[in-house]
Amino acid sequence: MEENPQIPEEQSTESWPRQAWAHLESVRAAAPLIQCITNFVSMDLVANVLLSAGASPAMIHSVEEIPEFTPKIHALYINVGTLTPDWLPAMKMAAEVANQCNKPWVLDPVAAGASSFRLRACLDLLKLKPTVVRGNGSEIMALFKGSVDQTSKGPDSTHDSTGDDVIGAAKSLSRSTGSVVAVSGAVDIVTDGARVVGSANGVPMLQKITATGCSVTALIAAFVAVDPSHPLEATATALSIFGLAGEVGMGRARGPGSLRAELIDALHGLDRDTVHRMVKIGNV
Ligand SMILES: Nc1ncnc2c1ncn2[C@@H]1O[C@H](COP(=O)(O)OP(=O)(O)OP(=O)(O)O)[C@@H](O)[C@H]1O
Ligand SMILES: Cc1ncsc1CCO
Ligand SMILES: [Mg+2]
Repeated sequence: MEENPQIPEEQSTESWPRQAWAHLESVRAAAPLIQCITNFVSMDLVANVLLSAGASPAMIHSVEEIPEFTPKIHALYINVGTLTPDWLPAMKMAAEVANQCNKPWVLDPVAAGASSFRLRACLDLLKLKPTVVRGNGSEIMALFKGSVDQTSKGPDSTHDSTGDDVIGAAKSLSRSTGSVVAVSGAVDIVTDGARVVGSANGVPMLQKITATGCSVTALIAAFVAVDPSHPLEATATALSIFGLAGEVGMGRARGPGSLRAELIDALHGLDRDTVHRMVKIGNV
């Protein structure tokens, strides 16, 4: 992979569309290798979203392979969506190897509040210092509270990402873990504990396609892979580019099934002019 592009701090609030294009171009140019330990439902969409963005996905999750393979990756993605006890050692081992090798890694805490087993696993993974955690409002609230959510709807959210309680929880979780925390929703929120930015791209029908959340977290891993020293910026631009692909795809779709295909096509075809005109990221 080429040297990482160094995007100056002072650009960070002025030119989000330019940063988004720079990150997408870097992913296309560098084709970062993203190791994905993700749920069975999401594997196909995650791999296709990464490929259409220009990254190289590898669904490699056995403890026999991690010590040899993980040192070669550019970023690691861990998603607990269909977690069973036999998967956890591989997730922890991969996160530890990524840390030892200074590779960024990103956590998707699917349905974190659904059960005590899942919550404990997510909290244990958080202790391994993910670069970024991306969940929906309910998942981030469950991690912040550290308690099972009695009203959990599993992988779906019952919380708005822009509520004061959710933004406060995301900031606090970021400060206590050192991870950038992102909350998806109508406006995606990204915080490093001090700054809070929002991405307003996206269409509501993305929620009607399973694993779009899983896929945008994988895209975050690809963007962080090419700009590891700016995880907040890479996370915000990944969320925005994915949402923008949803907007472009929606113009050609007839429902969730065709949107799934159009989203992949739109991400593959996004051009500089569209990104510069349509990326909507700002301070919250
Ligand atoms: N109301 C909305 N309007 C526009 N875009 C939305 C809305 N809600 C979610 N999105 C977008 O849909 C995508 C998936 O986010 P969502 O919050 O549904 O993730 P999730 O619940 O983790 O999904 P999953 O677990 O099924 O993968 C993100 O790109 C997000 O920005
Ligand atoms: C539906 C579903 N159940 C566990 S993981 C998953 C994919 C969306 O998160
Ligand atoms: Mg999810």
